[in-house]
Amino acid sequence: EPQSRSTKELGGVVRENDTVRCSHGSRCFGLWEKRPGGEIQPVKQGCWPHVGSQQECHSDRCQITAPPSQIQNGNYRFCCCSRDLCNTYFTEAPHTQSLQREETALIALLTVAIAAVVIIALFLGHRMMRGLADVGSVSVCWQLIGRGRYGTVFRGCLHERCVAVKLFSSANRQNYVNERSIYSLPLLQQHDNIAHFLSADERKTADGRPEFLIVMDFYPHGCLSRYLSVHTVDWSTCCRMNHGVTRGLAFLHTELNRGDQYKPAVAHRDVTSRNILVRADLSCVLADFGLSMRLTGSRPCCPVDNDTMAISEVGTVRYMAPEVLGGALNLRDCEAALKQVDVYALGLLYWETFRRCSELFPGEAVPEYQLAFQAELGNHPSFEEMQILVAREKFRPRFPEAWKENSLVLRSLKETMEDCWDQDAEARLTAQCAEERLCELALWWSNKSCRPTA
Ligand SMILES: Nc1ncnc2c1ncn2[C@@H]1O[C@H](COP(=O)(O)OP(=O)(O)OP(=O)(O)O)[C@@H](O)[C@H]1O
Repeated sequence: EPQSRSTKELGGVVRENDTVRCSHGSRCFGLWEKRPGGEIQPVKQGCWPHVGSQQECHSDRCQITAPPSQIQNGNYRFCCCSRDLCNTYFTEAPHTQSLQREETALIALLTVAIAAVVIIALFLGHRMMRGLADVGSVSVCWQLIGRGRYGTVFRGCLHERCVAVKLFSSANRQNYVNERSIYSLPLLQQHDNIAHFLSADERKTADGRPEFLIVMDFYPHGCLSRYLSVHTVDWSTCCRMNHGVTRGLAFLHTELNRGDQYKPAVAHRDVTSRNILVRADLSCVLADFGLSMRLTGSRPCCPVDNDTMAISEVGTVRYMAPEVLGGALNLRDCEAALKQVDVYALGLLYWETFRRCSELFPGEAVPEYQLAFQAELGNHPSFEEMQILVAREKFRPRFPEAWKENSLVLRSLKETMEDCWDQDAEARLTAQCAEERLCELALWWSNKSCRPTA
């Protein structure tokens, strides 16, 4: 073997005892074959000039470092080394193969784990982004427009359309869940006097806490109390505003079956002039369903003792009906009782609105806007104060002097309010009846011969 010219070219000088002296820069190598019977035979031994490529060949022993090539069925072993006659035998790292297998398994496992982490991260990222995507690019131009007890409302843009985004913190999650579930009831969004809901979503704040969003139409005049505090209204607008709210409430209170769609009767439970929103054309919608409750269907209100408080004592103290303040809500007929509570607040809402009606104060200045009971109890009445005034003393907002006149329209208007806020809950109008009354009042004005104060 070593005598061949090519061997010399491999970088060695052949000696008489058939060994080869490898010239400077080359090393010894050996190649063995494993026969089918398991016996190992040398195939070739000599000088290896390719030092510095894959094989470094610096070791004293001819150790097989690379795994046997699978191309030759793993039958060949190659090694190189740098001491005299070191390639006579070879040594094989005992665990090369099993290590190799373990490494492969570990790498595969790591790859799967990393892939899983990436997929989960992408999924969560997608969900978070969907919050903003459904809510679209609402984040672009947020502007704070109001704060309530349960959420903060911003104005944003969604596909170049102005929207309102109500943001709930995790502490108010239940309020968000409730509001979303009411807005999602069948048929609700088809009604002209219910605020138009666009979408709802959850996302994480920068510090990882969850927060919840409800996106709805933006109502340029904001809530009714804000509008009335800066504007007076004429009779027909006033009737239209109140008629719209009443129509919305009557619809909410009604159980409906249309085709395969079922809408349960729902009590609003927080009817206030801050929860009515005003459109650009001054028509009104009912909003803020965070405290609302289904009264019929598969999950109607059905109080057990522990729930009694939760069912009765909710809402805004100023607008609480006497039976709520006095703890005497009739829970035996929960459906009727909660509707009556809504109608009581509706009466107060009429009083606040018609007090700003210019035609009801002919020849005199329209009084400043006031919330119900503001004159008596100021801006932040307590539960106890309201209890004494409304439940015990049976006090109701006073009608202005200008309404003393006994015109048919004024009488009917005052009667409507009184019939809504009657101390006896069962004697109150239903929202449907109140809607009819408002309709009649509006018609009187369209019949020009009959002015409200005439
Ligand atoms: N869709 C909307 N368009 C325009 N303004 C809105 C909209 N929704 C709410 N607002 C404004 O944001 C304010 C805060 O609303 P939010 O519903 O959070 O609380 P609130 O109704 O005022 O009080 P609470 O939640 O205690 O009843 C409202 O008073 C209203 O002026």
